Amino acid sequence: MPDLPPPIGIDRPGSFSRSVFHERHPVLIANLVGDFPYPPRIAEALEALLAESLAGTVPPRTPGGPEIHTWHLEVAARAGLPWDSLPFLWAESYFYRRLLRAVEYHHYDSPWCGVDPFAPQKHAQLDGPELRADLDAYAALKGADAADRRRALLLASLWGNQADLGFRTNNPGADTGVGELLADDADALWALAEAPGEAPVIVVADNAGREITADLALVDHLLETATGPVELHLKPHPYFVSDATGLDVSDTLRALDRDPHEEVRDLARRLRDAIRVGWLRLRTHGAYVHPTEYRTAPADLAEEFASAKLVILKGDLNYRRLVGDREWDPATPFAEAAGYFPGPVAALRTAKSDLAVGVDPARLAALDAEAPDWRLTGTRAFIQVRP
Ligand SMILES: O=P(O)(O)OC[C@H]1O[C@](O)(CO)[C@@H](O)[C@@H]1O
Repeated sequence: MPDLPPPIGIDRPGSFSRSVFHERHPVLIANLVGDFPYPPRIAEALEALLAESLAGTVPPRTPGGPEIHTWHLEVAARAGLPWDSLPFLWAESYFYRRLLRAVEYHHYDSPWCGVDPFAPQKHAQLDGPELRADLDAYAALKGADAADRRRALLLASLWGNQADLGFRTNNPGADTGVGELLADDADALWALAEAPGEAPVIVVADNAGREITADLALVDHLLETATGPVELHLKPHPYFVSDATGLDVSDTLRALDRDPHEEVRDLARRLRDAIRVGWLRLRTHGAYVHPTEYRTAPADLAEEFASAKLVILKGDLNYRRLVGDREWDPATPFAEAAGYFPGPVAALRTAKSDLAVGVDPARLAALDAEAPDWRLTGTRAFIQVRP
């Protein structure tokens, strides 16, 4: 493996990654305890997890749940370390594993088994005015010029990533307008996605709510134009607040069914039909909730990536996994940072963490001067492709 920059940590005072633990997570835990009438044992477990993650060490016991062997190894390698010394990506992923443990998500003998702790927040977005406006805009695309429509669907999926609920936990007023595109490899993306051949296009989803709705509209377009099937890869269980699971897709399709616009109801019908005939495949893999980068993806998932026509990775967390959640020089070409990926790959990401690669050096200097927090606000986005 080539020399890689060091992982982004959570130890630096004033850093964004540290603020996720020290500012965002306390709000997140308070929201959970407010959203559900959890009994004392669950509320206490959540508070204890929060306290441990702010000032404690990693206990030796592996938190139960699926993929236990992977987690045995991961935890054994970090047991006894202060949370502060952990890499950001590992620490966040472990935090959500522990959170699911605290709310007894995988306990078959608990009435809280299978209760998505983030469902109230996800459902609020499905019923919210912003999604309403998104669907009005979708319906208004009817009759648009084909190239304009395709561009609009791609941008909606890209900027839909701004709407992630973790990002909004302590940033509820985040600007939801469209911002600046710092890289635009859209032509390369379409050339790969629409190339002849029966290999699938894989879309690795990110968040439920507005983002998965826009992703489903993009998937519908791919189903229309691609010459092979489309796979939508989802999380196997709740994760990072709003990450989309199979249940979220089903909830979203139901929400689309209720829409006043015929175009939107037709979208839901086409997607269901495509799932039924196997043209659209919903898929998941345990690796999507591992605390690791795609560089070390399990062989079976790497093979799936390798045999796809194109893998489209949505969102900031997938981006962190793709290029590595590391202290990259932002001028590093995307093709270099993602060069190891087993097949053609595209990232659609709004910037919501310190990581950046593939930024034009001249623009970078200006950005750092005019908007020093540009990496964190979700107002700058990337469409980056490595063929
Ligand atoms: O939903 P996305 O785009 O993957 O982003 C998740 C974001 O939430 C955070 O994990 C913070 O909670 C960021 O680090 C990350 O960028």
